[in-house]
Amino acid sequence: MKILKFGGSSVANQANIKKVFEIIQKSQSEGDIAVVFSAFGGVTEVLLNSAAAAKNGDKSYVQDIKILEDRHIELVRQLFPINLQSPVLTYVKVRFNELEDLFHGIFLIKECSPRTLDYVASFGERLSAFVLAEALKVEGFNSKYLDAREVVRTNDRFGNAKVDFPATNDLILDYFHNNSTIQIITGFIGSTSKGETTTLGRSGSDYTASIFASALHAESLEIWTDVSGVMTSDPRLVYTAFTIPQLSYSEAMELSHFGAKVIFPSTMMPAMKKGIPIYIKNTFEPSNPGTLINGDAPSGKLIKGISSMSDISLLNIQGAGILDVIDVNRRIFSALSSVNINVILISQASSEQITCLAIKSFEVTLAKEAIEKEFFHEIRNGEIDVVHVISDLAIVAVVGENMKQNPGASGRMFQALGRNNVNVYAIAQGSSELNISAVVSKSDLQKALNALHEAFFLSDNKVLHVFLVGVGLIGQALIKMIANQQQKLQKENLLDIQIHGIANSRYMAFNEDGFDLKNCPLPEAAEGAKEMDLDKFISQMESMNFSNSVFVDCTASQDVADFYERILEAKVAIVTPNKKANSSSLEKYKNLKKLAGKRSVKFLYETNVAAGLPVINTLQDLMLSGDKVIKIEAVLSGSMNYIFSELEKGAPFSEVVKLAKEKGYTEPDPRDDLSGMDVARKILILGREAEQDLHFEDISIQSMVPEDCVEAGSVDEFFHKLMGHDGEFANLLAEAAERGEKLRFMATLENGKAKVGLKSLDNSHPFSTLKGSDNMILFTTERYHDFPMIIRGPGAGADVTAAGVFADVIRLGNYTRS
Ligand SMILES: NC(=O)c1ccc[n+]([C@@H]2O[C@H](COP(=O)([O-])OP(=O)(O)OC[C@H]3O[C@@H](n4cnc5c(N)ncnc54)[C@H](O)[C@@H]3O)[C@@H](O)[C@H]2O)c1
Ligand SMILES: N[C@@H](CCO)C(=O)O
Ligand code: NA
Repeated sequence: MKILKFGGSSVANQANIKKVFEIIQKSQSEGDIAVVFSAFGGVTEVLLNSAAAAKNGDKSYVQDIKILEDRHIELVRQLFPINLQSPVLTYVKVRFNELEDLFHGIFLIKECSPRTLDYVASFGERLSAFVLAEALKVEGFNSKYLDAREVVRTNDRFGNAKVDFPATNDLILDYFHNNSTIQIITGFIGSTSKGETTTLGRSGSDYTASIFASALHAESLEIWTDVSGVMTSDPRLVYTAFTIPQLSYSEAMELSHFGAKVIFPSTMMPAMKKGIPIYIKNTFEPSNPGTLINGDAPSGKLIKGISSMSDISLLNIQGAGILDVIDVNRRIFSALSSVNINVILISQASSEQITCLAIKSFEVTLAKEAIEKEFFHEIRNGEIDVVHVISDLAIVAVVGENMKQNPGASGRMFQALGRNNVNVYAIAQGSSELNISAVVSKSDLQKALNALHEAFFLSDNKVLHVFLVGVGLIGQALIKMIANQQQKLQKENLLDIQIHGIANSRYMAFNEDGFDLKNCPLPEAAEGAKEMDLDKFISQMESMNFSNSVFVDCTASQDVADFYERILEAKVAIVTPNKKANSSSLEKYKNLKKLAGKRSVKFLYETNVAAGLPVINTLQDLMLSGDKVIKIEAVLSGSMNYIFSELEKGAPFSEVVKLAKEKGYTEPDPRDDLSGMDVARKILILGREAEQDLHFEDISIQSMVPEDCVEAGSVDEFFHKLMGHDGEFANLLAEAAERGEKLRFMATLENGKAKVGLKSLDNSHPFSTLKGSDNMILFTTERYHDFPMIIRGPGAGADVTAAGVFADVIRLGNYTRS
């Protein structure tokens, strides 16, 4: 025998009922079944609200009950052919006549006792189970309506009646003896030995099903609802949450206590005592195996799920005078119980100086008063401090029997929280090792859940949540690259990169699930695009609160760089080709590095110098391994090298500069390259990476921008003016050629001073061979002394730069792996 129970949403309308009948059909073809139904979706609520209205003299109940009756009649019309409707309609009408009388009575005497309320509520299940039992008959099932009041015996605690199991079990067994029909049972209700109607409290229909399963020694109990089982975490907060295939009874109870309200612990009891497996299944997705809850030993993952509870406050009771803690705790708890306050979590360190309690926030004032009243004298004498309250908190808990005697669970939990900047206010774990709970700030809840979910369930796959500002040349190339590599990274590198925010200087847009990168829109074309506001962009990123967030800055903007401190403070990593931050004041540069270290978050900028060429990383490795830089000589501008090497082919200067821009080698404003500013920034950054306290004033810069071009308002105007100088540049080139030399724009750093400018080099110089957007860096160091270390290759362009940014992002994925 199997017991199937269908909740209200499963039978809310004709279409859903059809699905339920299919499930019943399939089950009964496999063996004996009995079915428990809740009231049709939403009916109980209307009944109870109407009773309250009638009691308060509010006549609106008349209309509401009429609507409810019409709904039942309509369902009958839909479920039955015309010639078979009449007896069922009669049943429904008689019930509603009774209800009318009942409500009228309540309305007149303005009183509705718990006993009356239970009777009112019973109509919901009596109507649904009767109608459905008859409808099943029409479908050819051998079904029979069973009013559970006939067999479920309870005491007279109306509203939450206690079941008399010996009597109930006998009555059920008796009833089912020699009864080969499919029993269609009313959930939720029972009766006292005097025949008074009672209800079984919260999730009462599940309880009914569990009672029948237990009495009949059923092979299984199936709870059919509108979700596919118990999930690893609240799917509204954790998008990657998934159904837990199997839970032990204790795990299911722990999880449902905190948040996962799929099954109510006490309703499991009767089935659990007999070791009957409980399946949580989805009526709307019957092929999904759902969750099996049984007595099996734990297996598989370290934990089964992560639950949470928000709106929590902590109360700290402390003071030098707490010596006899045993009695203090007794008094705290009796003070709280005297005002009916439920304590959710307790923590007391072994110093026995502080007792810390978590309770629901709405009870905090009452709780504080009750405790302070209890300790009035001690507080007055200064032996105990006034109760210290911290509010706006939440509890996250990892749950699983596998944690028992299995070191590492708490380590992983707190590492994940710490790495994601989630402060822990209090901790509790009992010796059952079934649940580790941590109290965190409510605003950190979603991040905490996601971090834990990732650490325990997706630790094989690390997710990086990217927020990209600057969707220009480099930004767009980066998105394309990530899209192309996404699958490979997921499979081979176990890394998942999602982009949740995109912005350019005009628009910004967000996507909680991550943009579809293969068809990623520009910010202005994205759904819900808003006008760009950097402060709001960052606030939104903070409030989305993902673990492992990365801010990628693909702008050349100082304004964006000015937000780096705030971003790092929020424990969000930064990856950027933008040189503005590292080339501003030395103090700012140092501060950013320090901050990143302090917050244990990465700040990566390999593409600040020579695009994707491994310059910064190499230099950092040299320094970490104890080398010392003596001299740097370099060609650091891809565009300038392109311009001066192309010039040799005879094209006019202004045209070559334009080409360099078209090829994506220049800065958004090419004057940043021609002026030497871009190179100056790079040599400044290299010097700083070489641990030299270099300031911008330590660099002498030779600009290649003609005077009148400096003032040009727009880039177009600049190009126009530049044409007037083509002759000068042609002359420069000719003079160099005469000397048998080549022009290269280079930078040197030696003895704490840097020089940036155009050099005429003889043909044997290594820089003379550079072509196109090539960069070349020579490091003369204590170790690389006789011959310098040389790095050479294309140092500008969308692809090589985006690839460098991408490599930094991937590197982050490796750093953050647990
Ligand atoms: N082009 C290269 O070869 C290369 C190589 C290495 C580094 N870089 C660096 O890459 C960065 C981007 O270069 P690009 O060629 O993609 O430039 P781009 O002009 O094509 O794109 C810049 C983007 O940033 C946006 N932006 C500018 N200011 C902004 C602000 N305040 N807020 C939001 N968005 C803003 C713009 O709207 C645009 O989408 C620059 O810092 C550049 O120095 C470029
Ligand atoms: N505009 C730069 C590329 C960005 O660093 C160059 O020409 O090298
Ligand atoms: Na680089």
